[in-house]
Amino acid sequence: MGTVPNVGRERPRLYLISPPEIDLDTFETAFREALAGGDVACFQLRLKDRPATEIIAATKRLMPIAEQAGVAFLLNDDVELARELTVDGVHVGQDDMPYKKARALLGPDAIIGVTCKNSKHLAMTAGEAGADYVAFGAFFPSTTKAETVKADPEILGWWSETTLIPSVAIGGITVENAEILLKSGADFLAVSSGVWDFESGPKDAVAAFNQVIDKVMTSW
Ligand SMILES: Cc1ncc(COP(=O)(O)OP(=O)(O)O)c(N)n1
Ligand SMILES: Cc1ncsc1CCOP(=O)(O)O
Ligand SMILES: [Mg+2]
Repeated sequence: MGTVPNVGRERPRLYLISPPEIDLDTFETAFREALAGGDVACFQLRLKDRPATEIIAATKRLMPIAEQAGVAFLLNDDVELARELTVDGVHVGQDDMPYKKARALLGPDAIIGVTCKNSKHLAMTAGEAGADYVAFGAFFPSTTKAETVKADPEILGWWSETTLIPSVAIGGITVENAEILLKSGADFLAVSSGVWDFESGPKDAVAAFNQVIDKVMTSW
């Protein structure tokens, strides 16, 4: 099993998701700024419906930056490409390659996370199969992904009492609405537009998310 950098339910951490389309030069700058803003555990390259050549070019440019900052680099959807590019891990949804097949292809050390929407059953299945994290969402309306299932923060509390496998909360998360998810038991906040579209830039966004995390931690 891969090691998600938050096992043991310590301080919740940020998990950055790329926009679905990027200009690589512009995004490289934004990515460097975000990583300069504070603690980030993971980055997922989520380029939707883009040619493999573009995903390969982005991985080759961005993965060394993530590595330098100690941030795990995951690919969305494409397990074969993840293997070819030797990234740290992959995120698979319910319509993507099944977890077990992904694990067989990537081996024991890869981080593999699974979308579980708002389903306790999907989470139990993924957890029992060996997923390194389960992702619940969308907790809030998202401008990044059109079709989502509405998730209830209660599922994060249930999961944290049921198992030690980390949970990732996703979907429309902003500095303003993150607190409820942290208080409910999220181990990671997966955020796209809440960072890249933050008014004063991605560096300030990452700093602000970390402040919210610290505030919730000190009030526990
Ligand atoms: C961390 C994380 N959680 C959920 C998703 C959504 O995955 P999926 O349901 O396969 O949808 P797409 O992202 O592929 O559109 C994710 N990517 N990352
Ligand atoms: C990939 C994904 N899965 C559920 S919502 C979502 C999009 C996350 O992006 P944002 O943080 O901008 O809502
Ligand atoms: Mg997917």
